[in-house]
Amino acid sequence: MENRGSGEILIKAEGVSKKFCKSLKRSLWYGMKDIGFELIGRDRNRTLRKEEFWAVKDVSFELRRGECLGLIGHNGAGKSTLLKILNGLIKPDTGRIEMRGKVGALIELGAGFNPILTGRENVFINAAVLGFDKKEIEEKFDEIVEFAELEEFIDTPVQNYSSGMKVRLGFAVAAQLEPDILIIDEVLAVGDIGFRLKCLNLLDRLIANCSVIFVSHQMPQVSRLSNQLMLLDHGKVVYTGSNVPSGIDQYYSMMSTKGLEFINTEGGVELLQIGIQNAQLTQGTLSVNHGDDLVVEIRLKISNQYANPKIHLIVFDLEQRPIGLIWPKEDIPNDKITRIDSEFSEIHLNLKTDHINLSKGIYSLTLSVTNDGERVLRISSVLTFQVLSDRDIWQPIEFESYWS
Ligand SMILES: Nc1ncnc2c1ncn2[C@@H]1O[C@H](COP(=O)(O)OP(=O)(O)OP(=O)(O)O)[C@@H](O)[C@H]1O
Repeated sequence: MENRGSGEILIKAEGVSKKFCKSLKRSLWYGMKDIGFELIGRDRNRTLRKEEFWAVKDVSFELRRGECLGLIGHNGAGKSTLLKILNGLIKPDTGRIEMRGKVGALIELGAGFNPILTGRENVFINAAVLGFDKKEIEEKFDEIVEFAELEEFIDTPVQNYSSGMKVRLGFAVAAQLEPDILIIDEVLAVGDIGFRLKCLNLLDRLIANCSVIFVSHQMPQVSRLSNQLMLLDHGKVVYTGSNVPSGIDQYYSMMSTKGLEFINTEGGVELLQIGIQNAQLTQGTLSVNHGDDLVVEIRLKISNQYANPKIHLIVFDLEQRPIGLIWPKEDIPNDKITRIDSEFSEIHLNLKTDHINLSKGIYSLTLSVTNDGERVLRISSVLTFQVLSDRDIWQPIEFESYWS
């Protein structure tokens, strides 16, 4: 067993499972049967019936005070369902959950607010639901409003708030009351950058004294906040433990097989070949070492009417964020263009980038060809490659740096 410090255990989940049904009609019928079974003292049906599937299957974990569990996985993996079970919004079909202390949760954005009541009224109601008494709420009220930066709007009905304003208020209530357990679902993705930074700083402070479960698709945020990680795949736990980088690695390699491909061409240009000249194959993926040169070989058939072609590559990270551009300043050398016939020529060249300083991870390249500034070909995710490095860094670029 790994040593995980002496913080008391605040959350204990054992063999938690939840199934859903794909058909609404059947699910209503099964629901009625389950209630009937419960009324006569029989267990719920624990096997899958027609059109049912496990949204969460056999999840067990413990979380101590001072620990933050990052919960990750693809869309539909079961993360939100698990959070709802932990928060008591959904009853599991099997398993047991023990939670100790006050629980703050921000799961469905703004779902906890009554739209016709003002922000002020909602703060009092929400905090009371979380288990705080009137005096505790009054003491914290100003801090909550200040954190949410909603001083001017606190007496406005919540139905007139923007979605960002609802998130601010929800997060402020859930976090400022310093609960023992804090459950948050992707909330940081909604706020603006200023609010996100504020939340991250607050979470840094809170984690020392509570247990946090945090769902996110943003791996830099997960690696910054979490000291425990759980990776779900179709409801099942694929990784759980304190080696956060290793869990994130597994998540990335699961995602790398689900590449996107989108081709947009105006005609007149055809990609004949593309590859990374200096890559090796690692478990079926093209790999280069961090700091190596990247040499991309490109062969195109292009109409002679495009007299001034330019080629560039855009580098995307696994979450499809554009993070870099490979775009040589010089024109394509004439000796790389061979005339095939009166209509077409072939361009065959290597595009070399010195010492790529991308950090460890999976990246993809989008090819773009323009003529006189107008795009004539774009192929998304034309190549996917992996950068190998010993250093676990999630920021996409590692600048070369030295003591001087
Ligand atoms: N009330 C429901 N009835 C039927 N199916 C449901 C219900 N809620 C969720 N599901 C299904 O359960 C599975 C898990 O959904 P869940 O929302 O937990 O995924 P998630 O990991 O949070 O995904 P995302 O990253 O997209 O938020 C999905 O297939 C979803 O369609």
